[in-house]
Amino acid sequence: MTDHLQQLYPFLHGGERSADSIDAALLVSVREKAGESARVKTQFFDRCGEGVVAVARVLADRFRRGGRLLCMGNGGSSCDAAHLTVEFLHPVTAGRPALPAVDLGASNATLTALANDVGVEQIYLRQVSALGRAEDALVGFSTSGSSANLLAAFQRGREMGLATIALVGGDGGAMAQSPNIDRCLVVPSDSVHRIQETHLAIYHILWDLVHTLLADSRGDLAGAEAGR
Ligand SMILES: O=C(CO)[C@@H](O)[C@H](O)[C@H](O)[C@H](O)COP(=O)(O)O
Repeated sequence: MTDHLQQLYPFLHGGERSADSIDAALLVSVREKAGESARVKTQFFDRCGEGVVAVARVLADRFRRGGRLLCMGNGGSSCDAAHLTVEFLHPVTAGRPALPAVDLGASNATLTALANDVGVEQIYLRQVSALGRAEDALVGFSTSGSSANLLAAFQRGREMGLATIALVGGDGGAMAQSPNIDRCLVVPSDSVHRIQETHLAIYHILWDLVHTLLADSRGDLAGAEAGR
């Protein structure tokens, strides 16, 4: 086994390497990773639950104003953007209305044309410019918090009056410091996978909170955009 593989899979190095012993080691790894996934989520929601409520209020307020949700991300995070979009467009819970959401990563033709002609930094900025309306909310997912194409789109969205929300990881990267982002939820982990798993839990919960707020007969959304 090469040094590189030994580093990646230490439990396969040395000692007995029967199929059973490898499975036993893999099982330990399964439990360690599942435990870490649960710990990261618990830590995030303990520290940042109020931030999730605040984001839900912003989104509910934007929907009430007739706004839409525009979603974006790169790689695995583009799948999260697509998933969040479908949650709102096609609610799985009976009695909950569909709400308008747009996945800015959905069109291969649009993305490849923009990347090819003007550069990958502009694939979301250009779409926000063309599609965005002041009453909309722009949500971006980034594990590093520093993807240039999202930062550029947030800046444009902010200039146009959209509410801007980032779900990020690690130390929050540039997005945690950006004046163009109204709300930044930072998952405290350096693992791309653990961050994405927590993002999924966050937006499932956000979806639920938004519908709860919209169903609130009092319509009490006072302070919906506190912090702006
Ligand atoms: O994490 C995965 C797959 O899970 C990758 O595809 C990852 O999303 C890509 O490397 C992205 O380009 C990373 O961008 P970001 O999350 O730092 O904004």
